Amino acid sequence: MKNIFVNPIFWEGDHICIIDQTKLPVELVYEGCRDISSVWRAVKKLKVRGAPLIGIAAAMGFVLGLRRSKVKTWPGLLQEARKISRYLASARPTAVNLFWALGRMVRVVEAHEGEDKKRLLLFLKKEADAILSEDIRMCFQMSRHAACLVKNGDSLLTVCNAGGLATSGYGTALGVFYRAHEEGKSIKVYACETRPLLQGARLTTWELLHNKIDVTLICDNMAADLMRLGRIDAVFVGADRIAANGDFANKIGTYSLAVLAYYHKIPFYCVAPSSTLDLSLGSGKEIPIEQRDPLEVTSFYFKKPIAPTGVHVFNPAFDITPASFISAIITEKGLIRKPFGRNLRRLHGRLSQKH
Ligand SMILES: CSC[C@@H](O)[C@@H](O)C(=O)COP(=O)(O)O
Repeated sequence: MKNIFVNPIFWEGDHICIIDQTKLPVELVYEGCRDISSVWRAVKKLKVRGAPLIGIAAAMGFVLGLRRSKVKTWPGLLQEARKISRYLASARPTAVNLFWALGRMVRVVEAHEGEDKKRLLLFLKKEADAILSEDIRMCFQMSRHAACLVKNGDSLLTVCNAGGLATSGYGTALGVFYRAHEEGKSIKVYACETRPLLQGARLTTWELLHNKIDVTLICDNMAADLMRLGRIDAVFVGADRIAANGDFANKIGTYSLAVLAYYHKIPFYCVAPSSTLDLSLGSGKEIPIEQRDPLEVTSFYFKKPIAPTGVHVFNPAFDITPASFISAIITEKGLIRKPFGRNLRRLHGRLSQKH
């Protein structure tokens, strides 16, 4: 774990401590979440963000919510658990990790019929801790499976932030870069700034710089030219939800990178843990896409207005990359190639009933 340099979420006594990612890279500010509504707000406002981290935060928030509840006995606790789950699930619609983690928490309550509240809370805390530690393990496993895809001297492109800040501390796509670096490979990373909320410019470059990885920031519209110039060897991105046929949702702009990579014959990889799989959905068309505040587009990071008042705005937070553009999907179980439908089912089939 030598590359985990920052811990994006942890328990501090009876509350949750998070890094407020909206303040990075200007300030590294930790914020305490003492109740469920502060966890909901942190997820909604992207203080805590990235699919795996959203799931972890929801599981921890669930513990806070049930602990604070006045209900003391079963089956009231089960009803309360379902209410808490619905509330936290309403924060963001796309990353399936949120629903996956909340589903696990509710199942713990269901499995302990008649249990007293104190003991139930111990089981729930244990489940939330397990969700966190499983994510650490899965990120390491993914980085090992993807190691063969990165060569010494490669220039790699990524979008948004699929790093330690988006997970339990190591990352999915950025985990692959950390692993290559640990293996002594010399790599160069290009980070797309990722308009409108600039997760690439603010978070990915911050993380990579701290980990001494050679990183160059580009505006989103520069990726095509870099590819034309032959300066990108592979593209690695994370995911918010992967459907059964391999189509996946990720930060808006991912699809354009996939099309560009396909045109330029550059390998394009999606790195995500099984908590991001939603095998109940046949294709990417069924993935709900979050639409966000127009102000994110009409201003530069909520500060300077950059568009006339009243202009129509289209602001989806994610897009769908069709499976046909993907060279491989990497999960903790290994490298998955086409046909994704069959191969995802073979490796992860049991998951379809779990979400
Ligand atoms: C390992 S994180 C994978 C994805 O969640 C990430 O690429 C992404 O799109 C995050 O979007 P965000 O809106 O910042 O939560």
